[in-house]
Amino acid sequence: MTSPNATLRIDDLHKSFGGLHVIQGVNFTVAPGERRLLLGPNGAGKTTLFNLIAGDLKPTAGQIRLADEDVSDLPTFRRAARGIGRTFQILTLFSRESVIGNVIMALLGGRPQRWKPYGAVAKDPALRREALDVLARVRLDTLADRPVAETSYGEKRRLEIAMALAQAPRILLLDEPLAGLSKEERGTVSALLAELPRDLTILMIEHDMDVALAFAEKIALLHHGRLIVDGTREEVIADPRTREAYLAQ
Ligand SMILES: Nc1ncnc2c1ncn2[C@@H]1O[C@H](COP(=O)(O)OP(=O)(O)OP(=O)(O)O)[C@@H](O)[C@H]1O
Repeated sequence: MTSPNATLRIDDLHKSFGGLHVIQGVNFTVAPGERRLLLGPNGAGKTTLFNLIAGDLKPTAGQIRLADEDVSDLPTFRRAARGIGRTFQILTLFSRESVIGNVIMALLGGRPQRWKPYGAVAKDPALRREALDVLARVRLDTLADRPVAETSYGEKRRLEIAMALAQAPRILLLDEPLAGLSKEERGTVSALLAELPRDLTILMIEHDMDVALAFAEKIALLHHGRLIVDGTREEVIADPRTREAYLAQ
């Protein structure tokens, strides 16, 4: 399989934890600008695959390429600097800091200013403006100075997306961005995801089928660590293996 222009390309990826083979020879590519959904029953290996792509786990075998560069041996922070952004299923925010303070820290992550005292850098008007622009993309600019501890769960989830966007990723890995959200919040998050620019490639794990299927153009279905179906939304929905994988749960 050759896709020279793929944003992400995974070749024969394996991951075992002791005798448990969680990822068993996964091959797939994500094209620039694509909206790809990663589906699979509980325990299929979806989050493990995200951890392997982001660099939080080391593969047992196989390769991961970002825009043709082999990043398989790079640590997480170097992959983030190359353009792999992600959100987590479990919130990872600084709750005592303000909403904008969290985004400023994310903006500073890859810049030389991060070595200067945070208090001084955080007051830089240009940096603040940049952070407000990022917050506007997730509709949180009006809450910029609120401590994270005083925001709702849904607002925290949107802030996590803002922090990933602040690092200007080429590909964004979204791990269940709608999990635990109210109906109203789900609407807000799905609308802001639909507005993200097409130069950003998105790979998403999501169990909310209405939103996920509306969002995704292509779908990969993982089952017991193998991609058993990989194609357009219509092909994957129509494939009997999709139904079997979910019924077997
Ligand atoms: N660090 C680890 N050590 C041992 N086993 C692990 C580890 N991480 C994940 N696993 C196992 O790997 C399998 C796949 O887990 P993973 O979280 O990737 O699945 P998932 O498809 O994301 O599931 P869910 O939809 O429930 O989040 C599970 O059996 C899990 O217990």
